[in-house]
Amino acid sequence: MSGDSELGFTEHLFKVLVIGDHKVGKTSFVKRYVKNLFYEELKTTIGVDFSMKVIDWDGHTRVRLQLWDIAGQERVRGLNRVYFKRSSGALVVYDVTNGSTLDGALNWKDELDGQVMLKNGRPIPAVLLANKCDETKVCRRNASLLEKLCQEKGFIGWFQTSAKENINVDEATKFLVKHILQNNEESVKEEEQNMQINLKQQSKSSSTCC
Ligand SMILES: Nc1nc2c(ncn2[C@@H]2O[C@H](COP(=O)(O)OP(=O)(O)OP(=O)(O)O)[C@@H](O)[C@H]2O)c(=O)[nH]1
Repeated sequence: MSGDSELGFTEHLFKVLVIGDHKVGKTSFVKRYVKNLFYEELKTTIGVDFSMKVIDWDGHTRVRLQLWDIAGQERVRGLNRVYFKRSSGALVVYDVTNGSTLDGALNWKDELDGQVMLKNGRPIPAVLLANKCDETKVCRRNASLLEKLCQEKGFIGWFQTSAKENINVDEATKFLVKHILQNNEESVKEEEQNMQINLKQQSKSSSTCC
C-alpha cells in the first residue's frame, strides 16, 4: 500500500513475514530490530505477533514496516495461507546451531512461494537469515552451500545474523526493504504502461467506430 502524505513524503506500508522453525530466534530478531532489546528467555509465540517499525528511507520516502512474527509451530498447523496474504516480503530464519532448521527454512520458503506471489507472478522477495551466528560463525564451505541454496530456492540473498549480538539485523532488513521498494516501483511502472496501452486501444477503437 502506498500514498503521498501532506508533508510531501511518499509513504509505503509493507507487510513483512518473519518465518522459520520453532526457537530459531524470530521473535528475538524482531525485538532487536524494533526495540534494540534481547532476552535470553522468551515465551513461545502463539499464532502471530505484530510489530511496526517506521523507516525514513530517504528524504522523500517513508516506509512503515509491519512485521508478522509467525510461531514456528504454525507450519504444522497449516494456518499460513491466512497469515501470508498480501505480504510484500519475508525474512526466513534458521538457527546455525541446529542443522534441521535449515531444512525447515527451505520448507517455509516452498510454502511461501506456493501461496503468495507478486502481480507479475514472481515470488515475493525473501532473505535467508542464518541466525545465532554468535554461537558458531558460518564457515566458508557452508557459505557456498547457502549461496547455492539461495539460487536454487529463489532467495534474494542470505545474511548471518545474531539477534543477541546485534549482527546484521538492520543490514538484512534494509536489504529486503530495498528489494520490496524496487518491486513496488516496477509494478507501478507496469500498471502505468498497461493503462496507456488500454487508453490507446480504447481511442483506436472509438476512432474506427462507425
Ligand atoms: N545465542 C543466541 N541466542 C539467540 C539468538 N536469537 C535468539 N536466541 C535465543 O533463542 C531462543 C529462542 O528465541 P525466540 O526468539 O523465542 O525464537 P522463535 O523463533 O521466535 O521461537 P517460536 O516463538 O517458538 O517460533 C531464546 O532463548 C533466545 O534468547 C541469537 O542470535 N543468538
